[in-house]
Amino acid sequence: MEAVVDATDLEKRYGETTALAGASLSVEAGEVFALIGPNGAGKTTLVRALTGTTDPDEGTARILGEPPSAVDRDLLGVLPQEFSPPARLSARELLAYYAGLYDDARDPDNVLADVGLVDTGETWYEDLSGGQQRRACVGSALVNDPDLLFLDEPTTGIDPAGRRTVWRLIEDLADAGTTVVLTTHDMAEAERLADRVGLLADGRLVAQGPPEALVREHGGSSRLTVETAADPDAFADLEYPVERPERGRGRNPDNAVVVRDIDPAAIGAVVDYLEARDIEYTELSWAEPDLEDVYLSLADTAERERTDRLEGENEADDSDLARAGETA
Ligand SMILES: Nc1ncnc2c1ncn2[C@@H]1O[C@H](COP(=O)(O)OP(=O)(O)OP(=O)(O)O)[C@@H](O)[C@H]1O
Repeated sequence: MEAVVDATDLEKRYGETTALAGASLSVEAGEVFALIGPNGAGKTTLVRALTGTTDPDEGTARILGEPPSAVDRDLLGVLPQEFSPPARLSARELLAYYAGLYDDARDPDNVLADVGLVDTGETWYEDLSGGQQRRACVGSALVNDPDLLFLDEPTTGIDPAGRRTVWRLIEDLADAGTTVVLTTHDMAEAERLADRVGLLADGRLVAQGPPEALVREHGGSSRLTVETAADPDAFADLEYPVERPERGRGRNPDNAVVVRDIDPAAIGAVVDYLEARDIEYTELSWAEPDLEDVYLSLADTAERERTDRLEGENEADDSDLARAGETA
């Protein structure tokens, strides 16, 4: 069966900026696929190329078996990252307005309930809070009960309870067979919702897979973080690998020593070790690796590779200039 979303080697440049540098992905019917990646990685550009709102310079994209611009809009729901609906419509009128654009739409009141806006249904869009506005926008992408739904940062600005409302909504849609492609900076959101996650860095999908597989492959080992000013050498006799993370890297506090590969049952032995040697510490916390570790590790690697590549290009330019100078 043909994939619902199928993109091969998409490239997109804006002047000197390369937004997509050969992105390929395939999403099956009923899957929830989450795109994660740093600011400027190309997530929105990829969504735009897949929904037909921008044309790639190279590569091909097909959704629901058609080129994006040829797809029946009744089958497609799109929530762009930036979306400014008419401000002087109430939330209910707004959903009714968008529902009116389709031959066969859902009852706007049901959509209003789905996104948790029944109590504010009569409030003008411009008077809704930022999070309520975002919920109304999510609702507007659902009015046609789409087969394929693109959500570009659906929960940005929505409070934790509202975020869970939107998550449950996406889960229900996926259970009913809707294919969902979303972008997010919220790793808990990606981990909870996505069947597969794609990490985009520098215009390329550098890793794709189910969250648990990505965590196994790239998440590293469990860690016990000891908040202490002590030198890692003070931990030399401990039977586990110990490191002091570079400041500002990863998710560790500034003054911390991290004990790797340690089972929670062994934490007591570490406490005994610290106390026996009078090593002062303020806090101990143990964590298994999760998607945030995958993100930090892969995005960091991609950023280093990008810096190396740019330095390589600059050196090549400099030597070209030097050669040109010699022959002039
Ligand atoms: N219309 C445009 N004109 C010029 N440059 C653009 C345009 N759209 C995107 N870009 C550039 O392309 C790159 C990728 O942008 P994009 O919005 O796709 O990133 P993103 O991963 O969605 O980022 P964010 O997480 O911040 O939303 C960025 O460097 C951006 O400045």
